[in-house]
Amino acid sequence: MSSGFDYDLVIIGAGVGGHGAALHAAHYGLKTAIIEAGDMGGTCVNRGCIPSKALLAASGKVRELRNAHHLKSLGIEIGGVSFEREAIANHANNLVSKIQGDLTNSLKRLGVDIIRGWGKIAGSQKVSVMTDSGDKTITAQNIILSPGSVPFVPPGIEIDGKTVFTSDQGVKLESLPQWIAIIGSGYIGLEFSDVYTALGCEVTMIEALDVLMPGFDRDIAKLAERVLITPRDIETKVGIYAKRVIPGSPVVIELADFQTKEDLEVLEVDACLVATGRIPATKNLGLESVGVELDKRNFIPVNDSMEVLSSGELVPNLYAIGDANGKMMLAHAASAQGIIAVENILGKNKTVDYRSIPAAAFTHPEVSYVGLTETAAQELGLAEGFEIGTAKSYFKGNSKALAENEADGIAKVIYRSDTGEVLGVHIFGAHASDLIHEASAAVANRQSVKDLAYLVHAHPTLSEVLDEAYKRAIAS
Ligand SMILES: Cc1cc2nc3c(=O)[nH]c(=O)nc-3n(C[C@H](O)[C@H](O)[C@H](O)COP(=O)(O)OP(=O)(O)OC[C@H]3O[C@@H](n4cnc5c(N)ncnc54)[C@H](O)[C@@H]3O)c2cc1C
Ligand SMILES: NC(=O)c1ccc[n+]([C@@H]2O[C@H](COP(=O)([O-])OP(=O)(O)OC[C@H]3O[C@@H](n4cnc5c(N)ncnc54)[C@H](O)[C@@H]3O)[C@@H](O)[C@H]2O)c1
Repeated sequence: MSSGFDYDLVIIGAGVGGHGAALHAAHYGLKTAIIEAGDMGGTCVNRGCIPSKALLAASGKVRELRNAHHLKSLGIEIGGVSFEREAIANHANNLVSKIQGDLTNSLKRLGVDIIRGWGKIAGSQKVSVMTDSGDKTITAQNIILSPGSVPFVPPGIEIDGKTVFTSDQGVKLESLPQWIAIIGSGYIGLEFSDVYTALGCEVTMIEALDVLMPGFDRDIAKLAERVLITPRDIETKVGIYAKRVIPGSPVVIELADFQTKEDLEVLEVDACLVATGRIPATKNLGLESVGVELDKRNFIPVNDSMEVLSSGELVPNLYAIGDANGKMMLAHAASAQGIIAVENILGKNKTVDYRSIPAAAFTHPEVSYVGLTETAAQELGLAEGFEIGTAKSYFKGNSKALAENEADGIAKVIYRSDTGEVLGVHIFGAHASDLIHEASAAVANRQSVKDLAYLVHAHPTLSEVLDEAYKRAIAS
């Protein structure tokens, strides 16, 4: 594509964002290099999506097979179910190695140069890399930054990696503490509480805000709490934060009221998982050499074309994708942003449609959503002058869910009352992470419940839950 540069494109960070961008660029014939200082595949492959889903898969089976009541209702009786912690941990570790290898090979196959070392911007269209064999500078027509994120550890919490740890260590499942405190009831807190309770640990979940799962739609969070938290060995402390956490045996946790900051009680537990969000890994990237300042939360400012901004102005030939720009901290969002960045490099004007990107928590059962929550849709309606409608349908009215005896679940559709356009869909129930994609396509195409209600779904399938919700929307 370009001449006079070492590469058409240099990407800093080989997580899923950088990988997605590199594959797309190589496919279009761009001479591409990717720089990685740590593990190929970044957070998702090594410390995130992949190992956590392997743990959820194995522990989910244990939960299912130990649920004698559920099995009996299907006419099945089995003897005792046992598992080996180490073997489950190995399943996760082996999957990480396999996917890391596949990802690296996919880059090599397409001719992407992999450079190991710390990459930094060294001025316009220039990158320096600190490698084991010394520093080198390379030039590139375009640069994409994809340095990702790291766990956020609130002040007062000390991590030793053994008794007090983040998901970075948690995914290794090096122990199964009898009693574990989990700080945070977001994605990581929920998924790990699912793993730990399935494997017989007692959990105390501590959430600073005044509700559990504050990021989820309220109707969904309420039902999820009734199924995922209340009947399990989980004690909850809401509106409370961990002021101090001291590792050791026992782990000492000083709790305080989040509003008043008044000291409440001291817990002594066997271990503590800190799942209080993630922060961008944007230090020491050389951004000052091109006049870029991070925003207040240390994210790299970008527009919807993934172009980096400096005081609101475009910085030529520089893009930032993935967790580091803070738009949507999800693996598939990172790679989608990588593809959009490359499309713009290729001169096609494209932007990311965040509203149609789905998300899921892989608990048993799962939670998923796409688009706006009811509260956000109401706010948009007020600002733009339209009313919103909501329609709900329940897994307990779905034949397939009843056949499986998996009837805990709900689908909720939020739409514009005037046009019927779908603004958001939220699902809690079996296979919610797969069911959401039909809704995601509807949001992407700005479809109306007035049309969606006439699509024919196979019977009996769980996807009829959405069919029913769309039909209820036009009936109301
Ligand atoms: C426990 C857990 C479970 C998760 N589960 C899911 C899930 O199920 N689904 C989902 O969608 N998302 C999930 N996520 C989120 C997902 O992992 C992230 O959104 C995703 O990894 C972001 O990708 P990225 O490419 O932006 O950054 P990262 O994956 O963090 O990759 C960035 C890479 O850049 C490298 N790097 C940084 N700076 C430099 C530099 N200067 N030079 C060279 N290399 C550098 C880092 O070493 C790293 O390898 C999970 C996260 C966690 C922690
Ligand atoms: N299935 C998935 O897609 C998946 C799974 C895991 C992680 N992730 C990604 O990783 C990111 C990080 O996950 P996470 O669960 O750590 O963050 P999160 O933002 O989802 O949840 C963090 C929770 O911790 C609470 N909190 C923060 N500080 C606290 C304190 N001092 N005391 C008590 N509670 C406190 C917050 O109120 C919030 O509810 C997510 O935003 C998500 O993007 C995605």
